[in-house]
Amino acid sequence: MKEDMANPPFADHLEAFLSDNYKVDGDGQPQQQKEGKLPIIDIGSLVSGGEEEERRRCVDAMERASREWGFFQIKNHGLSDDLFSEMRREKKKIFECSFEKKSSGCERFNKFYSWGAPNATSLHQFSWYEAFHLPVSFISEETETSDDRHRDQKQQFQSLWEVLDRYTTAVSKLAEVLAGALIETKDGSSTMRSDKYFKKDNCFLRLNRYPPCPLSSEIHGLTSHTDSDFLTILWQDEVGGLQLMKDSKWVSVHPHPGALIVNIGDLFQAWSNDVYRSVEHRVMTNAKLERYSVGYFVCPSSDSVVGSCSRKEEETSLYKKFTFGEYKTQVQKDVKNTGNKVGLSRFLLL
Ligand SMILES: O=C(O)CCC(=O)C(=O)O
Ligand SMILES: [Fe+2]
Repeated sequence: MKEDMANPPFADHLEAFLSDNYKVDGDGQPQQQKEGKLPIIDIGSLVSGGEEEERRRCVDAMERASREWGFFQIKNHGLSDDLFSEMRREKKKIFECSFEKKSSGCERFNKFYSWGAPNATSLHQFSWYEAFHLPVSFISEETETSDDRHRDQKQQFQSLWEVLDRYTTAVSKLAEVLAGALIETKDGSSTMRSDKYFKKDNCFLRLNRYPPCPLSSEIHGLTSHTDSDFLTILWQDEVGGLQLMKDSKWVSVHPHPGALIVNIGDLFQAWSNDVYRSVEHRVMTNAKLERYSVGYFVCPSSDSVVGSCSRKEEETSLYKKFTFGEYKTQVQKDVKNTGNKVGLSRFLLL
């Protein structure tokens, strides 16, 4: 497959903005870079039942990073290098299909495919990426069922679905351990543990590809956003480009072989009453190299109520109670009407 047939028609959509000499710096975002070191936490003791003291140290480090950064990296998480290599190899297969096939020629997965922002009205709303945003339940279905109607498409990507199924199974267990530990530190009674929060079938796996972008380094791979989920676990390749906001400056998250990135989503921030932070992050483009990443988004079911955790009497909740479904609807409405996500501030108690 020739690459130009696989890539979405980014340049056609950008032409209008670029010829107007549109300046990204004009969007009011802080542009200054900061050198910072995102904590890398060894979670070996947490995943393989280590000494209590070790475990405590690890949870404290995660808790601190969630407050100060909203992000951290983890090593010794138990996912094997082989699994990462297989996922890396297999997911290329789906991106290598023609743009036509990805966007309209394959009924079974076209609805999960997105690229750039075909409706963007300015350069800073545009993202130079393509992605498959797959419900984990869809991946299990593709692996397990023998639905004859989609046999050809299924067979073509059979090994991809199998690897993704193994990946989501492993990462969902990890998510449960991480979220469970972070909840425990805030809430001794762990009200959410047995809840629907960590059900694998409510979660999503997002395969991201950022083609090389030779046009301008001012074009983003993914524009600045916070994640609308509870917790995200991200694998990134060695190319780099992810940046997060810390103390009003952008900090690059340098790739660390074998490490995974964890970030707090909007729902966890609300649940923790703003103790943990869901922070803005974005992806920069690379003129020469393509980049891949895979995000696992921990989401509750749509009817799950998000409220602040059980707190001491004297503390007041910052947020109204809302369901995840209400949150998603509000986000979609704001993006449609204003081009931007307003997010959690919509649900603040005044
Ligand atoms: O590709 C990355 O490094 C980040 C992706 C991301 O933030 C997302 O998919 O929400
Ligand atoms: Fe994100």
